[in-house]
Amino acid sequence: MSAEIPTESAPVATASEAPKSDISAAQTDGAFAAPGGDYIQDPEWDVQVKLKDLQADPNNPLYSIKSFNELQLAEPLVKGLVKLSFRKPSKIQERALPLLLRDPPTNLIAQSQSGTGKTAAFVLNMLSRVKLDTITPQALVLAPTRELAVQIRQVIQSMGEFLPGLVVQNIIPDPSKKGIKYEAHILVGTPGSVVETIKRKLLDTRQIGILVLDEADNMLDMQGMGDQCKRVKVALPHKPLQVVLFSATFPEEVMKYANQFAPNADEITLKPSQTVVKGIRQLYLDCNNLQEKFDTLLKFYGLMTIASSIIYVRTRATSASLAQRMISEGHAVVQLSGELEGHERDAVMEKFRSGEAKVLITTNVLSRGIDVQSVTMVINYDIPEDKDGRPDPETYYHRIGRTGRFGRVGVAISFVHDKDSWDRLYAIAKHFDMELHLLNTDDWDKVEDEVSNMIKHNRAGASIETMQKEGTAGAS
Ligand SMILES: Nc1ncnc2c1ncn2[C@@H]1O[C@H](COP(=O)(O)OP(=O)(O)OP(=O)(O)O)[C@@H](O)[C@H]1O
Repeated sequence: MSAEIPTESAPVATASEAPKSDISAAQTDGAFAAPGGDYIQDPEWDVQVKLKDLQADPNNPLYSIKSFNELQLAEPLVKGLVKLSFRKPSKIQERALPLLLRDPPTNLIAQSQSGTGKTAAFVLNMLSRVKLDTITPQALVLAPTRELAVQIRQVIQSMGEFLPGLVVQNIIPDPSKKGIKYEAHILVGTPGSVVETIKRKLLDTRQIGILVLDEADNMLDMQGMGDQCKRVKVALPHKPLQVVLFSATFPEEVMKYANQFAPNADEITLKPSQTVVKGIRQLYLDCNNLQEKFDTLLKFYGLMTIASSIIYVRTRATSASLAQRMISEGHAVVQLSGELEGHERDAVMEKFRSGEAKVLITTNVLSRGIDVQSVTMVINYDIPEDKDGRPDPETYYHRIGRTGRFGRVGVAISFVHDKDSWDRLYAIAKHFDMELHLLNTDDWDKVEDEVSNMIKHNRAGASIETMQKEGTAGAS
C-alpha cells in the first residue's frame, strides 16, 4: 500500500481554530447537525468542522462553484433545501443535476463517494419533473433494502415539503397494504415487492417516466435482484423513460450490466483511489484468535464512549450472540439481520436513529446507504467477503461509509484474528491503494485516548503503525 490517507486537508478544525461568531448552536436531528450549513458541530466532543471550507476546496467531493439557485431548481425546492440546512450543492449534486434536468431527459450512471449527497441529486430531479395536478405514479425508485427505501421516502418528503399535495409512498412488505392500490406521485420500493405489486396490478405504471436504482451496482450484480429490476423496467411503458443509476461503487464487471440497463447514459465515475473518504480514519486491531477478538470487542466498548456505532458481522448467529453478550454487559444494543419481520426491523431502526440504542449490530444487509449522522464509529468485526469467500472491497467501502458523512469525522476499525482475515483486509486496502493503521492494544488507556482523539481531531496517534505485509503478531 503506497499512499497514506492524506491528513493535510482532513476535514476538521478545532474549536479554537474556528471563528466562534460563525458557530450557531442550532440542531436538526442526531448528535451532529449542520447549523446554518456552515459548521457541523458534535456537542459530545466540542468539535466544529467547517463545511464551508470543505465546499471551497476543489479537491473535496463536497466542492461546488454553483449555488442551488443556479441549478435551476424551482423555488419550493430551494425552500425545502434551506429548511434542511443545505446551503451549497456537493460536487455530485452540481454535476449530476444539470445532466438529469436536461430536456428531453437522458439516462445517467453516476458514482460519488459515500455520504456526498447522491440521494438529493436524484430526488431533486424527480421533484422537479413530477406534475402534481393528479396523483398518478410518475417516478419510481428501487433500493436494495426496506430500511433504505424508507429513508429515501423520508428524504423525498422533506425536500418536497413545499410542493403542495405531493404524495410519496413505499412499496415494501407491509401486511396492512395488502390488496390496496398505490396512489402517489413518487414510489420507493424494494425490487421484489415492486414486481409483486405490478403483477397484482396494484400500481399504474403508465405514467412512470423516471426509474432510479439506488445502490445500482449491488442490485444489478445480484442474480435475484438484477432480474427483478429488469422485470420492473420492462413493465414501464412510458416513453421516454429516464433511467438513473447511482452508487458509490461501480465495479468494472458491473458496468456492462449498467450500460445495458441505462443505454446511452451520461456517466460520472471515479477511480478506486478517488473513492477514499478523508474524514474516515481507518484502523485495524490484531487479535490472536476468535475468543480474543470477542473479548477485545467487549473490552473496547467497556472503555469507550461513542456517540453511535455500527458493528458488522458475517452471520446472523454472530449478530445475535454478540448482541446478547453486549446487552448483558449493560450496553444499549440493537441487532438487525434478515430474519426479522418488517415491523421488527422498523422498530430497531427507530431505536438506533433516535439514539435510544447506541450500538447497532448487523450483517451486510445494512452495509449500504443508511444515513445516521451520529455514527462516529464502524467496526468490521468480520472482514467482508463475497459469497465465494474472497475479499469484498465494495462492501468494506460501503460499511465504513456509514460514518464520516458529508464532511463529518469518523473511525473505522477492522478486527483481524487469523491469517485469512488479515489477508482479506490487506487485499481490500490494496484495492483502494490506502493505508490502514494498527491500533496497539498493549496499553488500553492509550487506545481510549487515541480513538477519542481521532473522532475529535481525525489524526493518528503515537501507537498507531502502518499496516505492513510482515509483522502483525497474531495474524501473520
Ligand atoms: N448539499 C448538502 N448540504 C448539506 N448536507 C447535505 C447536502 N447534501 C446531502 N447532505 C447530507 O449529507 C448526508 C449524506 O447524504 P446521502 O445519504 O445522500 O449520501 P450518499 O452519497 O447517498 O451516500 P451513500 O453512498 O452512503 O448512500 C445526508 O445526511 C444528507 O442530508
